[in-house]
Amino acid sequence: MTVREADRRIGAGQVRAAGAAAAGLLWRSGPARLTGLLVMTAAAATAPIATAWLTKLVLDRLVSRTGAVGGLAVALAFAGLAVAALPVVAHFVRAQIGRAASTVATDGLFAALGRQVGLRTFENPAYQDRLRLAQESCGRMPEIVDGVGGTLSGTLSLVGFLGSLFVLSPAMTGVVLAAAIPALLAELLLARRRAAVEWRVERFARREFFYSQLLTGIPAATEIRLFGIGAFLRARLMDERRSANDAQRRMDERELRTMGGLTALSAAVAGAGLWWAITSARDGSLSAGDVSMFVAAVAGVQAALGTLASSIANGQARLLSFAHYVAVVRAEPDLPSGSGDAAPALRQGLELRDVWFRYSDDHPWVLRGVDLTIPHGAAVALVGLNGAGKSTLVKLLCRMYDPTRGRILWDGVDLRDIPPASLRERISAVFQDHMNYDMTAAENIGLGELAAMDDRARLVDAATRAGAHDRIAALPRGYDTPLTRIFEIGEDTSTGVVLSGGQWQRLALARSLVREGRDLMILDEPSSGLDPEAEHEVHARIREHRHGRTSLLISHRLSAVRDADRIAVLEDGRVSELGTHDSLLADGRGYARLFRLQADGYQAVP
Ligand SMILES: Nc1ncnc2c1ncn2[C@@H]1O[C@H](COP(=O)(O)OP(=O)(O)OP(=O)(O)O)[C@@H](O)[C@H]1O
Repeated sequence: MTVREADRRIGAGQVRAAGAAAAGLLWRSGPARLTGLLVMTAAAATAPIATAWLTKLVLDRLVSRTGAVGGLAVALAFAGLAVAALPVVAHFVRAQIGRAASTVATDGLFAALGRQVGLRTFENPAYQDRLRLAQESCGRMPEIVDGVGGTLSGTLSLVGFLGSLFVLSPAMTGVVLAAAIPALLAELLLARRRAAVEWRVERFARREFFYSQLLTGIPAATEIRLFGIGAFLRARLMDERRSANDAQRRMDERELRTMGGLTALSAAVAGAGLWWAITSARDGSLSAGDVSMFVAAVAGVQAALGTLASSIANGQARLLSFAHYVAVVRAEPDLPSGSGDAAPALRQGLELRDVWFRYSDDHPWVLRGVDLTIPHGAAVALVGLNGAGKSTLVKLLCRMYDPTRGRILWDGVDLRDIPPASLRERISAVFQDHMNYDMTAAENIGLGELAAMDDRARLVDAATRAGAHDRIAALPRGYDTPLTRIFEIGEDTSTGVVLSGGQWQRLALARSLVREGRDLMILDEPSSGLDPEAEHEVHARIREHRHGRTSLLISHRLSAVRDADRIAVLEDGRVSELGTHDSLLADGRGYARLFRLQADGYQAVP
């Protein structure tokens, strides 16, 4: 079995745990309402039994013309009222409980997501499938409530009507039960299969979602039109949809066959029972009231069994889905949270010692024994060809992953011993694949330091240092301009503004600069989308900012790294060259070759 298949399996123990977790969650989201619902459900389930008995008594008294029927008629009217009214009120309360439980579950899910402090688990496709099912489960809490209510009401009706039937004919009770038990077992089996199909279909659904996002989203719209790939993507989307449909159709066919046979069996049992009751009444061994009771009891038992079977089956199917929720909520953090103290202020520096890394056991090695020191107060640059592992190394420094082998030391302390949140508190970064948030300009900067979100002066200062202030100030609502055309922000219904790639990059830089006083500044390709003038200007500012601070700059533009205190070249997963710009040029190896290549490129321009 591959690791992924193991990740995907849901065992009986997990379903039991899911049942307990669902019960706890329902209780927590409103104990009084839940108790009220259970009481109402029990009353609604017993009312039809009372009605059947009262009808029998009334009929017997009417036929034999003995005894008063006035009181019975009033009782019948109340039972009828209960039969009609209770389900309506219960439906209302059930919806309230369902919504409250969904809210608690959703909150729990996102809190659990926050505990996955690294990226390894998060990037696992099985985890992503599970996450989507878990999210869906949050919205389907009302169905679990229905399952609980249906099981309780089905059980009570079944016991009540079976008892009534038993009084009239123990033999018929046995026959009805014998016909019903296979139906119950079949429903349970089908529920398991349905859940398995749902799980399998999830992979298709996620891929379909991916294609639909591409086709309906703005980011891919230009390429889709230029390359004319809309029909190609639509065909892929439809393939996924068809695969999901096929799996679901096969399941529906199986259900149809099973349930068709079981319905015929139920009808045959009911018909035989009716024939027996009517002939017995003609012989005088049953009264007219008994026949009415018998008919009500057989119908009641079959209806109760139907309710019970489908409630248990649906409840079980929902629990199987809910098991994914429980698995996500209880998943261990993917990184040990570090038994040590919070990261101390950096005094000596960071040291990578024989660091090896691969994204998973199935992936090739990206880093193969990196040794590198980033001394406190030094500006270090990292260069290398595409795919050399520079961004990977950055993610290790931020502890998005732990090294597969080797250690990264923060003033001599292994990063594994430092709680990730406290480590990240000490780092500021511009990532190569930075985010563009569909929020206002001010929020796009303030997200770098929540404490500064309402401090306009700090935001303006960061934007100025990143060379973004003039552009933001010229926006229709300045820093409060929404940088999105996807949705309205707050009360603002005006259309937002779309920035260019380079302008977004400056905002990402401002977001990292607003994070003042951090011990380590990481700049991963902070200027790749800028025009030459802006690039020159931004690098001059970065140089100024890096002076005397510990920083790591990654750039393919070698002129931008030339004044770093030390430059490391990453090649074949190791640091192949290390020195200052001048010493590396003097060495005449890879760095010197690349630098001359770039410089010649510029000089070749007439
Ligand atoms: N999340 C991931 N899962 C699996 N492999 C990955 C992941 N991210 C990167 N890789 C692989 O790791 C290798 C190094 O990628 P990385 O992004 O670190 O290179 P880089 O030196 O930053 O490249 P570039 O100069 O193009 O930005 C690549 O082969 C890439 O395919």
